[in-house]
Amino acid sequence: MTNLKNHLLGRGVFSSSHYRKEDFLVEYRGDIITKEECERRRRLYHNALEVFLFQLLFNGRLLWVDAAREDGSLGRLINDNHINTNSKMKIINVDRKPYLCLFATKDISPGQEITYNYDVSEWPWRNKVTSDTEIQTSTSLSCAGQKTGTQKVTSDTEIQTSTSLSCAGENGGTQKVTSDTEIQTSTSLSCAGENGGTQKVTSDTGIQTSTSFSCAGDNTGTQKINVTSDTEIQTSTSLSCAGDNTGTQKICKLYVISVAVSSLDKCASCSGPYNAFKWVRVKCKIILKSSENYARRKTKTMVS
Ligand SMILES: C[S@@+](CC[C@H](N)C(=O)[O-])C[C@H]1O[C@@H](n2cnc3c(N)ncnc32)[C@H](O)[C@@H]1O
Repeated sequence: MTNLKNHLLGRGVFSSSHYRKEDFLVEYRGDIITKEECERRRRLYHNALEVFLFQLLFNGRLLWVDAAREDGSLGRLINDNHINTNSKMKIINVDRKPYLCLFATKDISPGQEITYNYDVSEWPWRNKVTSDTEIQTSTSLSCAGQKTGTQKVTSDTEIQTSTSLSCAGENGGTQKVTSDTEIQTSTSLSCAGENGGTQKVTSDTGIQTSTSFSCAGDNTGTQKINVTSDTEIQTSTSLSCAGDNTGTQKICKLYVISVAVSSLDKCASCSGPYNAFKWVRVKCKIILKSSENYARRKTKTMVS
């Protein structure tokens, strides 16, 4: 087996001979540590090293194999593949100690990359682009004589936003943004003189809602709603009511794009590692907007 470099995945391990299904391939070598020690190391480690902490359940006990140290072994360099993999990690009990060993799940030819399924579905590289059916935003608005609009933004991924606007003679509006994921924002808008209004609301659940709204003389209204939550979704919607006060309906297909960014820098004062950031962006064909930034930690787990 050899270790080669790939510009997307970093290093990887490639077979240099034939392996048959169920052959032993390589050991995932590292220190066997307890939860307390794992937590201590996590605090010390740079985020990029967390992936090397392999969690396993052995004889009813949670343990970790820490392969963060560059020790020249190949097991720690094998990349994840959750779709089409050719090997599987198993816990082998030798003298009542666990050993993580990789076995071929199919015949492997020379030159093929060895991969296995890391098992947790949220590794950042797995969801760089998710399907366009994940979020659907449906918007309807009708501005009748008195310029009243109602808007509903509904997504199939846990966020429901219901907004009602009314632009009466004095161009005042009321807006409610309600979600079923702990987000409740109640705001009111008023568009005086030039019929323009801008609003920013920060809720005590760490969510920021920024709304800008303008009602021009010709009854054209533009509304933008950015809902930033720790549930990865940002919604940006624009509505327009033409001169004849007719409502416009738009169905936006949004694409969730997330990228994990881990800094190689250390803190200047304590030399400790920084948290990795995960950037989440929502993009739609009609509107491009929004970004969210949060850190997330995951480990891979095996059960013996
Ligand atoms: C256990 S290491 C594997 C060896 C790693 N490629 C290296 O160069 O050290 C896991 C890291 O490899 C990368 N990786 C593994 N599988 C990947 C995949 N399918 N796509 C992109 N990156 C992957 C990620 O950066 C991950 O944090």
